[in-house]
Amino acid sequence: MMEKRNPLPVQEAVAKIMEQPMEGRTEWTALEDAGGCVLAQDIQADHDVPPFDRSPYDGFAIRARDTTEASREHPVPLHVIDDIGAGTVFGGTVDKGQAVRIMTGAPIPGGCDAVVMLELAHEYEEEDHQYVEVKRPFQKHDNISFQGEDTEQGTTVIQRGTLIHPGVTAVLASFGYGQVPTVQRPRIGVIATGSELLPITAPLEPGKIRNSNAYMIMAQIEQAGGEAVSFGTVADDFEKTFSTVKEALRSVDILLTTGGVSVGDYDHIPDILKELGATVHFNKVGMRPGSVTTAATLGSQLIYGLSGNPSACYVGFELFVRPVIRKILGFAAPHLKKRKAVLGTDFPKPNPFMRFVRAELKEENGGWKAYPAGLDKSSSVTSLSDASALIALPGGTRGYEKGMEVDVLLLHSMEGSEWPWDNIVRSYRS
Ligand SMILES: Nc1nc2c(c(=O)[nH]1)N[C@H]1C(S)=C(S)[C@@H](COP(=O)(O)OP(=O)(O)OC[C@H]3O[C@@H](n4cnc5c(N)ncnc54)[C@H](O)[C@@H]3O)O[C@H]1N2
Ligand code: MOO
Ligand SMILES: [Mg+2]
Repeated sequence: MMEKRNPLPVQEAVAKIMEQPMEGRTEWTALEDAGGCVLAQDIQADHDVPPFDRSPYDGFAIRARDTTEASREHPVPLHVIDDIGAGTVFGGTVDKGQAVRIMTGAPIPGGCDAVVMLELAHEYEEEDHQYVEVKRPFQKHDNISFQGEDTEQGTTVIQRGTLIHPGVTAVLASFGYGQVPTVQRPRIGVIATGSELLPITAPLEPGKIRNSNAYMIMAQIEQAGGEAVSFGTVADDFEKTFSTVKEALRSVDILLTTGGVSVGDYDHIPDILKELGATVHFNKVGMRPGSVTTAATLGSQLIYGLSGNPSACYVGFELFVRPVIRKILGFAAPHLKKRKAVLGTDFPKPNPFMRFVRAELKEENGGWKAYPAGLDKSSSVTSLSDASALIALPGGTRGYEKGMEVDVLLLHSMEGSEWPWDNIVRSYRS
């Protein structure tokens, strides 16, 4: 007698998997290799930025009070006693009636409190001495870039969980991080099961298809920020699949299988989970596609049985695996980014389960329109290449009409949602 599976509502299934304890490990990565990694610790400023008062212009460092009487008719001459570029410190003190020629980035000399831009200064030489004439009064602090004006010592400048993009790299470099504390990418094993699967470069044979899922999932893992590890393809054979699963579990944080998870004669994943002694959290979800998605834990490891049907496998990954990877990496918004859109065409098929329709999202007349992409079957593969979003259509007895407001989940945005599952719009009264 076939075991009856009880479907869990999607949000409960997602919540269940997100409850599992999981934490990223910290590793140190050379700054030049850290782009795209996630910061594992807060970064505090251990010095002011800039670390000293400096000139924002090429010009002359002066004492503002020497220019109180300056005017176009009565310019004030100042004796230029030195010239410094960025990287050079003027060692002395500037006295009454003196100035230092200074370039952008050089420290303000002792005694000076303002800078006159080169364009506003008239320079001349007299008896081997350099002078500059100032034709208007300057205020104390005019044209000074102050120590700490960018960031003060002790400020938390970047928070853990931040993606290291080039701007973050600049800040890390400013604070001397040659090696950066990053979250180690979780290692995620992939096993494709199926006696029908051919290597992707092999010519087609009767009854066989190419193993597209393994490549798809590995790309999804990489896109989410995990490290994909392939354990190849296994035929629909219990012993072979069991030993490949055991082997993979020796070195991964999370294991994904695709195929063999439903109720068919050659679907061995449910028995393998039993044999392993894994705790199965769900083996049916109230959704289409991906209703067969199965999730289990074995100690601290997570094992997912993803569907063999490509679109079901894809959706199962995005809803249940992606947020786990993003959580391990430390992102506060690990789920797919949710946005409101308007349905571009009718979707008349009613369904008791929540449906995730692969869709093209287009910006039209200042709003977002979602157009279902290609064949809407869980076995479809080509619709995946056009899809930039999933339209989330709650289950019910009626279909949906063009023009209705719907929620969509963005597939390629790195922004994310904290929890997209509340208040998914139904768009009709059932
Ligand atoms: N009697 C029932 N039959 C099925 C049920 C059910 O509830 N009762 N569920 C259906 C649903 S829903 C889905 S989804 C599929 C899930 O199937 P499995 O996860 O067991 O996957 P397989 O049986 O191995 O294969 C299904 C389908 O996918 C193709 N496939 C498999 N692996 C790959 C791959 N790596 N790359 C590309 N395509 C792959 C495979 O050839 C099959 O066509 O079960 C329904 N049946
Ligand atoms: O898991 Mo199946 O995708 O619901 O078609
Ligand atoms: Mg099957």
